[in-house]
Amino acid sequence: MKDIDSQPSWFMFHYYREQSKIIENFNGFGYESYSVMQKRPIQIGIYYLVEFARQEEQRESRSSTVGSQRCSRIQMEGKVALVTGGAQGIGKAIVRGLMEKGASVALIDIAVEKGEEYKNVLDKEFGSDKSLFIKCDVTKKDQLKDAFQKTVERFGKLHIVINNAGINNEKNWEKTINVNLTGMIRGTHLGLKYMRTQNGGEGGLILNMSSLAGIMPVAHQPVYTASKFGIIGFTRAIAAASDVGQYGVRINTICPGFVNTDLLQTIDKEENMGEYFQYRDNIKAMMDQYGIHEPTSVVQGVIDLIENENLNGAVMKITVSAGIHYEEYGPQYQPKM
Ligand SMILES: NC(=O)c1ccc[n+]([C@@H]2O[C@H](COP(=O)([O-])OP(=O)(O)OC[C@H]3O[C@@H](n4cnc5c(N)ncnc54)[C@H](O)[C@@H]3O)[C@@H](O)[C@H]2O)c1
Ligand SMILES: CCCCC[C@H](O)/C=C/C=C\C=C\C=C\[C@@H](O)[C@@H](O)CCCC(=O)O
Repeated sequence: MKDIDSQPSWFMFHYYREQSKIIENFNGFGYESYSVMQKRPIQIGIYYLVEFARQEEQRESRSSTVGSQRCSRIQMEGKVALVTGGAQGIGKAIVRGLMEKGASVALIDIAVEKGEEYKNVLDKEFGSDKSLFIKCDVTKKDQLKDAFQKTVERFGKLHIVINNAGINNEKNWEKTINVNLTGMIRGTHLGLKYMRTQNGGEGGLILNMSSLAGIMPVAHQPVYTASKFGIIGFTRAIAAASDVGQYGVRINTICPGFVNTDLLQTIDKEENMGEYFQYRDNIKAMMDQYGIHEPTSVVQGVIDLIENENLNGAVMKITVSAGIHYEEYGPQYQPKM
């Protein structure tokens, strides 16, 4: 490696952090690293102090806004939401969670029977004027455009969009990209069309459903992984654009770990997994290792992001081990304006 003095600071921090791990477990291995550390104890201290202070500052600023009295929390009563893939699974749980908070909800889905059944249940619990089911395939731009238009015609405004619809299909991988990524991008653009204050909208929140597979590549779901990484990149970028452009719309991603829905069943289907079907036990082993949530565990994260106006662009993670927390990005990885 060329002289590390000429490396950028972020590199040197991570280099020394890795070196220090070798020192901590020093057992005669890594002698050359030990000698490096001996030569540069001051630089190590400086980088650790700078980075630790920065991360502490980030944690404090986020914790001081999430859940505390000081952060401004919007009320959901009277708000209007649209949820894609709302007929089952995580989307179905989100629909109920929003309605229990007083929002009116349009649930859009290709699963007509499930959607209509769920609408009947919601009517009995919340009244027939509080929800709307629209048959819609998010990969068909005219259907998606029509669903947003019908929602605004029915409820007058739009404040919350949850781009949740998603599939797992490594065999028909173009379909996975069309549903998970292209459908989400269209849903975000349509949400901004109706919600941007410059367009006469009342602002609000767009929430795009990624996954921990959008942070940790999953070997046996490369296209699913690509779609979920794309959701995070797109959302962080357009959230920054919303800031700069003063759209009045916050845009976030949620990255759950494994959640107990029909999606998990696709692991056992060759028509979904294709060449990766042979590795299905590897994914099952991950589920055993990391645990599986119920869909309701995602709802609190959604509500936190809706009610807290200080988190535009944040990437929320929801895991069995750590619950709700946020992905940390170093200064060099902040959106470039
Ligand atoms: N289940 C998990 O382990 C998990 C973990 C992290 C993220 N996610 C993500 O959560 C989201 C919801 O997944 P889920 O687990 O609830 O799956 P699910 O299969 O139970 O529900 C997905 C819903 O989306 C609908 N849908 C699929 N294609 C559609 C299309 N073209 N147009 C409209 N609706 C469509 C389905 O009909 C279904 O109602 C997905 O984006 C998924 O990637 C799931
Ligand atoms: C058949 C498709 C199912 C896909 C479901 C889902 O979208 C994919 C999840 C992929 C990986 C999940 C990993 C979960 C890890 C966490 O539980 C966590 O413990 C790892 C540490 C991450 C962190 O907290 O930063």
